[in-house]
Amino acid sequence: MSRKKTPKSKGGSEPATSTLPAAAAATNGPRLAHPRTVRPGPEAPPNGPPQSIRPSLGSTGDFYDVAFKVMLVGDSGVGKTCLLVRFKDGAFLAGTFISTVGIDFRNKVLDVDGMKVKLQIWDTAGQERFRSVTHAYYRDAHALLLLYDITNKDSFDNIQVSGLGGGMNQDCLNGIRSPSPVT
Ligand SMILES: Nc1nc2c(ncn2[C@@H]2O[C@H](COP(=O)(O)OP(=O)(O)OP(=O)(O)O)[C@@H](O)[C@H]2O)c(=O)[nH]1
Repeated sequence: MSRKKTPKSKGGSEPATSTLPAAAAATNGPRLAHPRTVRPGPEAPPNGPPQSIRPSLGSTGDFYDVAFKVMLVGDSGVGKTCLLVRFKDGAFLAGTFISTVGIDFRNKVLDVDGMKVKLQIWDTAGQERFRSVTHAYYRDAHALLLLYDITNKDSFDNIQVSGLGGGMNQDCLNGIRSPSPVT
């Protein structure tokens, strides 16, 4: 599904992002252009074990040894997109909150002990109306990052109720694969 962002008013408090198990600290900085609109396509890893070949990532000419699919999950406004942009580009999306529509992903290749690790990080829409769409992408994920806003207790409770405990359900959890060792 394509992803667009639509302006959305924020309400009173500014969220601060946290994740389970970890969060990247966000800092103020210039606002980048919004992540490109993409469709799940050829770059999306197929079902099955992490890729261990060295395909090109495209115009960047980067290569990788293993690839993992990571999902960012959480209520609307907890900072999923900001976390992703911060991690990928090193900048913080300050200013108007533009809610994600559908789903998007970005790739980042890290050097881990001399190995090129490609993370394909999926940014899901937090709004309830997109839940059925975004849940379909959990199935072949290697990791989920569960995000909540530390100033909004509901966003934490919703992870427990409609996330892991309820809406995401055991089917989704069963579908999450364990990373295979790199050969
Ligand atoms: N104070 C503070 N504000 C943040 C932080 N992270 C994100 N925000 C703000 O929170 C708002 C929402 O951030 P997004 O990253 O778009 O939220 P999202 O979880 O992707 O929301 P959806 O796309 O609707 O699912 C934006 O206005 C950000 O500037 C943070 O760590 N601290």
